[in-house]
Amino acid sequence: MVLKADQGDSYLLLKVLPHDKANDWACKHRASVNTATQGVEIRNDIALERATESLKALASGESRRLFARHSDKVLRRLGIDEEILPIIRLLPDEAHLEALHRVLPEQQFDVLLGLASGLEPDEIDREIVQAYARTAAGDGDAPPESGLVSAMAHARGRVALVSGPEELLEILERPFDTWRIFLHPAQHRVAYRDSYGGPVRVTGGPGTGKTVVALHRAHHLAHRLPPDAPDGSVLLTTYTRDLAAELERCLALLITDERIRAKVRVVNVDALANETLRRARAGAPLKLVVDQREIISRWGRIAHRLGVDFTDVFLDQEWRQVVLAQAITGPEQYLKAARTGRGTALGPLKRAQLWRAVAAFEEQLRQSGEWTFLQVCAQAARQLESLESRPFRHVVVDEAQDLHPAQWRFLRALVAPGPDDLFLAGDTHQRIYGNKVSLRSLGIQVAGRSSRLRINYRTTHEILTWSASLLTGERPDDMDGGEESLAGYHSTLHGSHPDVRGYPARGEEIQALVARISEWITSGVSPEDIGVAVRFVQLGRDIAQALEQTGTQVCLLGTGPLGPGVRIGSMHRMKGLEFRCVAVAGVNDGVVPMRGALTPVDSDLQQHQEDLNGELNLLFVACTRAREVLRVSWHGTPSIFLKPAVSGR
Ligand SMILES: Nc1ncnc2c1ncn2[C@@H]1O[C@H](COP(=O)(O)OP(=O)(O)OP(=O)(O)O)[C@@H](O)[C@H]1O
Repeated sequence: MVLKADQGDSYLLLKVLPHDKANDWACKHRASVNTATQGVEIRNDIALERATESLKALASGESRRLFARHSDKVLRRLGIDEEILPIIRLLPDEAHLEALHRVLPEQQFDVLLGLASGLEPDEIDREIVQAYARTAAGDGDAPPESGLVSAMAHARGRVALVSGPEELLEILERPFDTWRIFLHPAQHRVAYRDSYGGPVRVTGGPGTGKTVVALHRAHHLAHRLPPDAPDGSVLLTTYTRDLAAELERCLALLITDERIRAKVRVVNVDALANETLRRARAGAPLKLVVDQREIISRWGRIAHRLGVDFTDVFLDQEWRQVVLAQAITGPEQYLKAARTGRGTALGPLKRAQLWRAVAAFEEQLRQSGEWTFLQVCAQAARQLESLESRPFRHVVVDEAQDLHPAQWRFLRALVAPGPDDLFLAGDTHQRIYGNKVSLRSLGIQVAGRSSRLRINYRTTHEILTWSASLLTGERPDDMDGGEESLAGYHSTLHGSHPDVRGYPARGEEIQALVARISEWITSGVSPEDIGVAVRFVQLGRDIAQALEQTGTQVCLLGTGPLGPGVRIGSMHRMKGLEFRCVAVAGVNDGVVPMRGALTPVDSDLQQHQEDLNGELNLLFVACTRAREVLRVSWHGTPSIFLKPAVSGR
């Protein structure tokens, strides 16, 4: 479907449909210009008329009105036009508004949904109306001209402007993935703002497009580099190697100009820190201790040898969360250190005892020439701080919520403080490694440069509402002294409710899951579009074996390059990924939360609570990977986290 302006020679690609359906669509739809944003809107007059009739019938027996507290004046200012106003005045609740999703003009629907989700008109104006208006005005500073021709010329997002048949063909031939990196105006505003005065933070619930925005920001920063800037001047980084590989793949889809693409280096934080330190040591490889079980058993041996009164896990946590987090290097510094977030108070004697264990642990590593990842980051940061110049001009970070202060110090040291130095995307509802930070204490000031994305593009309303209902605990921090919230977070997609069910025994759960997966495949879902998340890798292996026995190909995440087949992995491995169908299996009592991952209550109550939050976030992350279908199962007794969801069924 192509829209032709009433004057001039502009055409706008609206929709691609088979011939007869396209004719039918064209008869029912009409284009107009939004009064507040000057953007193109498409409306279906016949459907609007029908909706009005049924709403009138409903309204006569219903006294509730969804938008009663907002005056016509306010609604008009936000772009609700004279045809839509009387219709939405009849709406009793959000469910009825959502039912009009496909009928109302898109920009007006976004505004109304924002109001219904509890956002204030000024917030809507700033976050939705202005974002659409900027898009309609184009990238220049000129005020928007009104009229359909101008609106079409600047249309972006779900519509694309083409100047001729070749361009149209090129768009249609792009792979589906390319469409996954298109931006909503609210995202565009954040990603393509010409310049920021300093570090920027973008937050938002799962699936709100933070990764997409980070990719576009990297593109923008690379594009505006001076011509003499060396390749790799922009760093795009994240927590793990797998996620970095995914960013690299998407970046290649987004930036097709090889010269600009070469300006962006994509690598995960730990690998870059390792490389930095190695370079400083003339290339000598670092001997790394990566196995957490090995680290814990070393603490246990030290505690035993020195006769100190702390558990191995407590010592390790204290070392990571107090000593390494604050870059403490001596006993005097440790004696005075704030231990925010640690539940057990430690007097001077206890601290002296604990420091003896820390000193012995660090000495042992030194003597054997070994490093942990966090030590590598800390040392790499010190190394960079001693240099005059910094290796990058801009640093863009995805999954920022999981980074440890030592990693933040390293990132801070990679780029000189100044405009557009750091761009951070993350969501503390998805924090799964227990690394809490205060950005400002690390010299990263994001105040006044933060924005929150609220529309979920991945998951259906049903999956999102169910998953969010699991988060019953306190609100997480926002990494900057405040609290994070999911207010206004919503999805306009609809689908089936999550399938949540228990089985008497493990074998039966696996059998039923295998049957369900083969139904998904038979119905046309490709195996690579199916993800199975488990808390214990062994359950994943058993599910893989059962699937293979029925002839279904599987691919275990984290075991090398991705091959074909159903993706099976730990909940940790699910981070940042998405699938059409997701099964979260083995959500049993004692497994989710995993008993061994919880600090005992009598050892440290606060830490126990933090560990519980981390486990809950993990389940939330796994569930919110689903685009269309979510299935959650357990055997025996369900996880305590499922209690509200199971009893509410
Ligand atoms: N404006 C948009 N229009 C359509 N789809 C979009 C838009 N923005 C993002 N998406 C799609 O939504 C999905 C989620 O995006 P993305 O992975 O960037 O979200 P996220 O906020 O980083 O998620 P998470 O925190 O859960 O990893 C992707 O499939 C992405 O392509």
